Amino acid sequence: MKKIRNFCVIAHIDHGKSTLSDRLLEFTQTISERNMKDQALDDMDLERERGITIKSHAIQMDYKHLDGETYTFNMIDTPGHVDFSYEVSRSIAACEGALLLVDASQGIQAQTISNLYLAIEHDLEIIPVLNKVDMESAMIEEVSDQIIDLIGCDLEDIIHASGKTGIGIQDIMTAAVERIPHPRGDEEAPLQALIFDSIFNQYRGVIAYFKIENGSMKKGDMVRFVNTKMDYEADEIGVLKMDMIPKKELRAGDVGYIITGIKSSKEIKVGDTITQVDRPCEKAIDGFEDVKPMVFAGIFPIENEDFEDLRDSLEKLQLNDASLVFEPETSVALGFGFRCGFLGMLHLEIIQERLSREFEQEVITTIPNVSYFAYTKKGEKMLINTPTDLPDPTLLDRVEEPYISAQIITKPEYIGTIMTLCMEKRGELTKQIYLTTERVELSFELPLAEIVFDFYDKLKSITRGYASFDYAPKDYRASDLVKLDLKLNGEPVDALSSLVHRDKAASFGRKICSKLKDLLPRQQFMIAIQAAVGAKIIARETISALRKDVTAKCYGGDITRKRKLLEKQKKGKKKMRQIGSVNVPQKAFLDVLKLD
Ligand SMILES: Nc1nc2c(ncn2[C@@H]2O[C@H](COP(=O)(O)OP(=O)(O)OP(=O)(O)O)[C@@H](O)[C@H]2O)c(=O)[nH]1
Repeated sequence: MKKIRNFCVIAHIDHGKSTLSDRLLEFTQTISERNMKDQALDDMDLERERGITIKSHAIQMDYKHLDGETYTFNMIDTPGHVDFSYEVSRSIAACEGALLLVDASQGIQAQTISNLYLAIEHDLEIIPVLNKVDMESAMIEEVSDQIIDLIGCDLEDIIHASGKTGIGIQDIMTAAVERIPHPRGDEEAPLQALIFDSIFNQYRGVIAYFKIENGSMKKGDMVRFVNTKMDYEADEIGVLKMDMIPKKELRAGDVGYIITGIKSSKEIKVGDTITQVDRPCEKAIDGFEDVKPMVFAGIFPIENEDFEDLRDSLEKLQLNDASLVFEPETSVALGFGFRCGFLGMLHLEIIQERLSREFEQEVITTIPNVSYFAYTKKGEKMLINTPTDLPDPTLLDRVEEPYISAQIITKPEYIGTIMTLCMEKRGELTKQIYLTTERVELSFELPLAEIVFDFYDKLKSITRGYASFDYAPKDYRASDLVKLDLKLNGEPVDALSSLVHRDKAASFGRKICSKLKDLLPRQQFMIAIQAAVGAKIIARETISALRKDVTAKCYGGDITRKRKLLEKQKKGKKKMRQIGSVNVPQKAFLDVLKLD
């Protein structure tokens, strides 16, 4: 155990975690030069395409230290985006130390601070790393001062590194050995292993990743999952290198995986404790805090008959994404589906993408909203996760909406534009602190509903990227909210209804109608798009009729070409949903919110 070091790599988004992790993997020859590719740990196509880490990735490396001794490092690369911070918090539970990376050209940003706090809460040893020092725009002294101020370390504690040129890799290795404490479990005690992640494998069933706090686990042991109270045989256990490497035994301090032949995702829960059946531990390890979804949206299959398959896919996806929550719901327009909770819009987008890529489930996502509390005149309090649940206005006393406190770190020249944006979003400035002459931290209180959709994108564009943003839930406050309904040819589409502030209903309604006008294909009849509050129509657009003959342009006798075009058209239809008489493309449901 004295030769084990468990640590995670944490940072603000794009500060270079994945690139630096690549260098560490190379240095320890965990991955051969031949197999090396950029962002080696980001194994999802989606991560590589977008250049962001979505999942935490655990990997074991063997490192021969300068003193000749070999150490085992279990390193976890974590995502930087705020929507995936639940991944970070779970990874931290499997570690004794954290490399805190700060981009030398960007300095401390909002998620640097929030991820650092997560690590401090769990008593991890923090190793500050000033990264990307090769860049011309690196501000070594200034950012070092920021780091010293933030974590109260000495200048000598900060390691200078570059994932690009490889500077500092040896220093990081040395610091990991010398500064991060080894795990402190009791190998002789009854087994206690914390499940921090899991994944569904088509051939092998559920694979759970764990860290052993106490005791040991052998292949073939009968193990018990404490919370679900289920017993299984440990068919295979092992460690996580670039592939899974089976082992006969794992001991306290080790990070590894277990395969028990569980096929149903319901039988396993991230945060559960594994123990031995003949010698159970007295109590479970404290699991993780329940995730608090920020945004809710309905997810519906394009074809109603795919409902059960969709449930199965969501359950499997949930194994690998513990921050996804869902329950069945029905919509008049879309039939049976699920109301899902997400940590933010990027999370929602990623789930939709993963359902399509990993499970071949094409789905329709309804207009996302946050959850509200409605109080009736009779004094009842109701949680409203979908606009259709809102009681009739005549029965309503008031509606309360969630507020967040937000931190924005930026350059002083952008204070004005950021203030304007936040006011527009019904926000209130609560604090303004100069961290240095060049960096200012603004604190706002804002309604969550105003920031979930396009706030982050707008903030980035008005500050040319020089602003970082982080938020945490604050409280619920009474607000003048109305239900905005959308109608296609007079037919209300519940999936497109939303709750909005009364002052914004008209402009929001107009924007949605005009956006839908662009997104809906012309059909053989006229389509009226209307937005209404109660019986009052507040916006309207019309799409004129069109007879669309896709084969018109292939005159002549090329029948195969004609057939291909017709098939293509049929496929296009599959991604459409019929609402009343109108075909609505899948994309329209999400894109309707991308209001410029
Ligand atoms: N010059 C320079 N560029 C770097 C260095 N490390 C990373 N980059 C670049 O910075 C960008 C972000 O790097 P990533 O390693 O993907 O960042 P990340 O922190 O893993 O990003 P997320 O996991 O999505 O939060 C990429 O374009 C890298 O090529 C470095 O040391 N020097």
